Amino acid sequence: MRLILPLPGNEAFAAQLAKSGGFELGKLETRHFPDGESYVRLLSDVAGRSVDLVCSLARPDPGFLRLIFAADAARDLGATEVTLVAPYLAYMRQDRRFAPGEAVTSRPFARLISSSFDRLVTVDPHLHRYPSLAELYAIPARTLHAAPLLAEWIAAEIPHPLIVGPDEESGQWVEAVAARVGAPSVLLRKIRRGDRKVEIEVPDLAKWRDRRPVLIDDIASSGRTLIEAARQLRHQGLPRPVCVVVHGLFAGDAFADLTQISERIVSTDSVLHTSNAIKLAPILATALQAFQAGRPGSSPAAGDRSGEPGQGN
Ligand SMILES: O=P(O)(O)OC[C@H]1O[C@@H](O)[C@H](O)[C@@H]1O
Repeated sequence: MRLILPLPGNEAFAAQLAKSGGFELGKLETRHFPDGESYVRLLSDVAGRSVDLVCSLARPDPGFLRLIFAADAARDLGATEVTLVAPYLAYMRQDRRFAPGEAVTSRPFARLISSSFDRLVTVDPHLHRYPSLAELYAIPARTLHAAPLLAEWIAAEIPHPLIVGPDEESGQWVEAVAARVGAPSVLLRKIRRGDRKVEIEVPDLAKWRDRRPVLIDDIASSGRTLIEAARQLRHQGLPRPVCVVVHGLFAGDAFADLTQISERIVSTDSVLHTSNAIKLAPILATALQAFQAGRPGSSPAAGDRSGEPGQGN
């Protein structure tokens, strides 16, 4: 039976994952020494086991070393395979050098993960200039997609929706969701001027004024993309939008500011947040069960896609 080991902050998600998949839930201990260095101890026996370390990688820097140490300890103590289950995968947006001298952080981050784990499983990584995780990661990387779950939630909760993408790159989710919900869709156009500054152009939406706009995006970070899109929809006389995101990072005042202009905001539980309404554990459990049964899937075949917006978008 697989052993699920949560890194701090991922305990509830890991418990759901273990329950969904019928896996054993283990424990590890971490703390800091007085000098600030990390201490990691595996409290479950990993020898001869397939071990899944569960760690959402939102705001990864403070906890990253203990994750690498935990993976190393699992291998050292005889685990047959060590998988990283990261519902949110970090450092995907700095995928090119936008200004001279910048570190293209997606690459060294992928190298570090690849050297510590045997496999990676994640949900909707921000693939923009990389066509698939196989371009970046040297280990088998399985990508799962949340669009069917977003569609299920919208179909159950929002009558008469208009599915809206805030930029062209969100088109993949928008099309997949609109087709499943059986609703019309529209894509707006975004120009990013800075980390917290975006402009959104909107076509004439007068004919959709009787529908509830549902804004869909992969990531909400500063929230500016969704806030600006919502503002433009309101200018056009549409009702307050519902915002549905895969990864709700909601930096600083993003959530409070977006709340001012939205009817409702929901996210998947890839990043722990009060907006979590869509559970990912069942699809991740199915992916882990497939590994166990020797049907691992591969990252390109699992549907990795290009065309999503980058950090610069
Ligand atoms: O506008 P914020 O919330 O900062 O950033 C999120 C946006 O930036 C893009 O990379 C994402 O795909 C999303 O559209």
